[in-house]
Amino acid sequence: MSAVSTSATSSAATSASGEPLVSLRGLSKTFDLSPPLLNRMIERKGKSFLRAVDGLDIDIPRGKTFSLVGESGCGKSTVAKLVVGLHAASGGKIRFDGTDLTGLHASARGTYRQRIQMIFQDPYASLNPRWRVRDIIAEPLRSFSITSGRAEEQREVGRLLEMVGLSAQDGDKFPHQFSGGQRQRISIARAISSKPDFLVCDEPTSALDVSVQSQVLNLMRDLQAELGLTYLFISHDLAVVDFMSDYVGVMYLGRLVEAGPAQRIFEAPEHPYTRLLMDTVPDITMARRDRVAVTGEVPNPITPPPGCSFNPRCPLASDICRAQSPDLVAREGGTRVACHAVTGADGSSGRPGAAGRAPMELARGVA
Ligand SMILES: Nc1ncnc2c1ncn2[C@@H]1O[C@H](COP(=O)(O)OP(=O)(O)OP(=O)(O)O)[C@@H](O)[C@H]1O
Repeated sequence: MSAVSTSATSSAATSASGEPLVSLRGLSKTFDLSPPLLNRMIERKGKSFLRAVDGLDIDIPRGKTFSLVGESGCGKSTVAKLVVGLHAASGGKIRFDGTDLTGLHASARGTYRQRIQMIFQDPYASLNPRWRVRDIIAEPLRSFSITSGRAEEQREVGRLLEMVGLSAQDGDKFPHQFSGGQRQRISIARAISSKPDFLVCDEPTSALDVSVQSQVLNLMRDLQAELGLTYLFISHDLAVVDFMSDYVGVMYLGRLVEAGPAQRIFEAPEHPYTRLLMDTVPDITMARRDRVAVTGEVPNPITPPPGCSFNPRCPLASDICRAQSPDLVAREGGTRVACHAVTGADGSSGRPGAAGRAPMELARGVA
């Protein structure tokens, strides 16, 4: 397990107390996929487990956006659900504003439920179709006793609708009377109604048309600046991540392979997987580099390969990569990278620091 902190993020922006708002340490989630005991006895099979998240270390400074990227199934949504308490962690800690949430009894989590809110991918599924928009937004106001009395509640709902670019009168309507982008605005109004500090945004724009995506992303950035919000942003769309992020963590099969300041990662990615991912995006600062498509399949997470999980697809893989899982190692520019070839643990002299480096030649026939 790689337990080296990706504290590229922690030095940059912290509160007056010097602490990042959110710190994940060794966060892990294993799903037990075993069939019932009787079936296992009949089929003479053992238990089977899927390690969806494996020892994740992340710091998210206040008022900043940390994005998790990676291919489908790498564990991004599981991290989101762990952070908001929809999954219980199998190991590790989630510290929020100095408190370890994993050690808290459910009854003591109330305050944190108010301070940590989630925006889901699908605005169609996340809004109750039978409720008027005003009741959808008022519900957190009531449950967290944020407003007192009906008149104040209605004023607050109107104010929130206007903040997200809708009108107070839209509160009378039902969700089906709105477009996808407008529904996501309603989801955002509901999410900020409890006056949270931290929003976990799981693919918030991927169900929207491209033209609408940028409007919603701009709204999220404006609200972040206005309300001082901190975001954990989950996306597989690198162009969106490039637009939104202060920090990026690249995940592969439940682990971080590279993390650090977004600008650095987009301009000079070091891990072969990050570089392959970047090559799939036409317009991100990578135009000058040779392009190599991400090919090959992500291995079955129930039976991951020994050593580095990326080794079967990696053009730089050597013996050590097939035997030993790499730890995250600090690199120039505040990033951390888990790759034997980059850090030189494979017996090579390692790759030079990203700055001023010539484009890395990657084998074109990535298996
Ligand atoms: N409740 C669950 N029970 C069993 N396995 C699960 C569960 N939730 C997720 N998984 C598995 O955990 C792994 C990580 O899934 P997760 O949804 O977190 O990935 P992701 O990166 O968010 O992918 P996507 O972008 O497709 O949502 C996958 O192999 C998935 O099948």
